[in-house]
Amino acid sequence: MSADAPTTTADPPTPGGFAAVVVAAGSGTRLGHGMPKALVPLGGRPLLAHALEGVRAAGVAGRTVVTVPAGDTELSALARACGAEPVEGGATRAESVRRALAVLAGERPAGVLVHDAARCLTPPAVLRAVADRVRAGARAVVPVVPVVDTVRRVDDDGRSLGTVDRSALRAVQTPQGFDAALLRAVHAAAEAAGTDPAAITDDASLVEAHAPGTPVETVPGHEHAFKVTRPLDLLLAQALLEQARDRARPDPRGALRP
Ligand SMILES: Nc1ccn([C@@H]2O[C@H](COP(=O)(O)OP(=O)(O)OP(=O)(O)O)[C@@H](O)[C@H]2O)c(=O)n1
Ligand SMILES: C[C@](O)(CO)[C@H](O)COP(=O)(O)O
Repeated sequence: MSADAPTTTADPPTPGGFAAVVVAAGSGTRLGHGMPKALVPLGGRPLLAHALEGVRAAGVAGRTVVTVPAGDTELSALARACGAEPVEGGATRAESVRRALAVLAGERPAGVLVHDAARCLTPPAVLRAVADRVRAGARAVVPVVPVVDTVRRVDDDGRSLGTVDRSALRAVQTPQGFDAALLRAVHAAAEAAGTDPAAITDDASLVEAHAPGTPVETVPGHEHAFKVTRPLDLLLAQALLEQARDRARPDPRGALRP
């Protein structure tokens, strides 16, 4: 399926401005729950429900397309119940994004936000900050956070090659925001170039590879926008959710907890 379907000026503008692509077709191998990661419960609801709630709360996306694993019915039903459009994802994240972009062919959104369902607790303010930057004219925007560990390069045998200066390094989160035509074009270019989709770890890297000279801008990410990848991440997400629920619960004396 090509992400490069033509869009004409006769196509209607997307209601709500942006289109959101929420990729949720991964298997969750590293989490090890024996079910697609987006279905794994967090505080009694699947990860995908939390992610879509964040998108809805941000209030920037008129259309939301969700990639789901092949053969899935449960995540599709959940996506529909949340007002989103499910589409079968691909074998890799990049192929999933392409399939979602194909659903949006013919749309002229103000921008496209590509978001990981696995970053299910991303604050809506991060989505808005990315969208605002695209609205202000940026063509590619990524939220980033500082790298907190000392980083060391090693060779194939694990021998140390030295410490990397981390002051200029940032860890990349989602949502990543794009001019829609640019995003379609760089995915199409990667496909045409025969780039291994498994080697494409995010969408902004395609801009650097296939639209050289186009700046990729950054905005501050958030520590709550971490990706639920391994079991420890799920524990952290559960703790954050419980903390948020405790804070929202009125205490017996009638005052809100600090
Ligand atoms: N074929 C794929 C692979 C990943 N994703 C989505 O891309 C995001 C980032 O992927 P990751 O967290 O690495 O998820 P998994 O691929 O499920 O993880 P694992 O490698 O542990 O199986 C996730 O929201 C995931 O659902 C997707 O839509 N389609
Ligand atoms: C897109 C991403 O979440 C940005 O940090 C990340 O690159 C996804 O990588 P994964 O290996 O597919 O989890």
